[in-house]
Amino acid sequence: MKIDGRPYRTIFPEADGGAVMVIDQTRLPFAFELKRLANLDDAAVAIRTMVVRGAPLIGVTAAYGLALAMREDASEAGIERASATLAATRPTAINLRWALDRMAAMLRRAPETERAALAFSEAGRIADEDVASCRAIGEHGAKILSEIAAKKGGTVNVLTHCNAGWLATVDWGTALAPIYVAHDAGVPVHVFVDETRPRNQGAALTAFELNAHGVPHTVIADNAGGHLMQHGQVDVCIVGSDRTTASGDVCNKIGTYLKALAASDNRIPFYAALPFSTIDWTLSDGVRDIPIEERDAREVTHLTGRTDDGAFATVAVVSPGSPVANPAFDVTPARLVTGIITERGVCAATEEGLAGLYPERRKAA
Ligand SMILES: CSC[C@H]1O[C@H](OP(=O)(O)O)[C@H](O)[C@@H]1O
Repeated sequence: MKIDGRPYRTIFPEADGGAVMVIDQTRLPFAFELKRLANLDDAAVAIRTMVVRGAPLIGVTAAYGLALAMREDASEAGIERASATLAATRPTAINLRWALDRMAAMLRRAPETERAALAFSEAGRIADEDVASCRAIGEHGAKILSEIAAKKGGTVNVLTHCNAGWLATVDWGTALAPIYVAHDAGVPVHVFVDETRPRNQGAALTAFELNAHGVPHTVIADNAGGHLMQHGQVDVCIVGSDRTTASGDVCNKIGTYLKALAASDNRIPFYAALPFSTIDWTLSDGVRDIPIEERDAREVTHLTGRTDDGAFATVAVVSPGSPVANPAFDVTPARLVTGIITERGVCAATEEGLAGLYPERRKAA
C-alpha cells in the first residue's frame, strides 16, 4: 500500500540483492523506518522481536531468511539448521512452517551451488503469491461488505481485532483487504479498531494503515466491542488468522474469541479472512492442538509510545512484582465463525466448506 503516496511492500530484496529490507513495525506509527536483514540471524531476530509480524509476513520473512542462510551455508545441514532456527522464532502462525517446508523441499532438489539464487527466486514467488492471494481475499470480502451496505442503505460498520492489514502480509492484508477494496469502490465503510492489548497492533498499526488510506475508523478499547454490538453499532466482524484448522477453528490474536462470543450473542456475522498458507490441514481441534505462544511478561507490564514532545518512552503500567500471564493468541471454535474469506472465495467454517474451496486437500473418504 502507499505511504505518503509512495507504494510499499512490507518486505522486499535490496536492489543489488545484497540483503532484504523490511518495515520496522516496532517503530510505527510514530516513525516509518526500514530495517536491513543481511543474514539468517537478522531474519530470525526480526520475527522473534516482531519487527515483522502477521502470519503471512512471518512466512515470507522466513523464506527470505532461508535464502540469506543459503549464502552462508548451502549444504543439507545448512538447510536443516536454518529451518530449525527460523521455525523456533514463533510457534503459532502456520505460515512460518508452510514457507520453510516449501523452500526446503525445493532446495533439497537443487544443486548446492545454485541454492542461494534459487532460494531468493522462490521467496520472491511466495511474496508475489501472497500479494495476489490477499488482493483476491479483498475482492471476495468486499462483496459481503457491499451487500450489507446496500441492504442497510448506509455505512457498513466493521469491527476488526489486532492488525490483519497490509502490514501483516506483503501487501493488501487479509481482514483489511475487503475494507480497502470496498472503500476504493465507493462502498461507505467505517471500521471499529480494537486497540488490541498488550501490544496494541490495532491502535498502532491498523489505525496507521486506515489513516494512510483515508478509511473512516474509530479506535476503541478492547472491552468496548461487546457494548457496541449490543447497541447495534456493529454490522459485521472481520478478523485475520494465524492458523485455521481443516475444520474451521480460527486461531488469532488474544481476545478474538471474546469478540466472536459477543458477535454470536448479538447475531452479528463474524468472518475470518485468510489465505491458503494459513490453513493447517493436519489439525481439526484447534482449541486442543494449536500451540499458543506465551510472550514476555514485559509486553503486559510496560507500554511504549511517544511523549507529547515527540520522544519514544517506555513506562510501567502494572503493580511491580505482580505475576503476569501473556498468551498471545486464542482459538475461536468454528461454530462461532460465520464464514471464512479466502483467495478462492467464501466458505462455511467447516471441513466441507474448506474442502470445497480446496478439493485437492479433501481427505480420502
Ligand atoms: C494476517 S495474519 C494477522 C494476524 O497476526 C497477528 O499476530 P501477531 O501480530 O502477533 O503476528 C494477529 O493475530 C493478526 O490477526
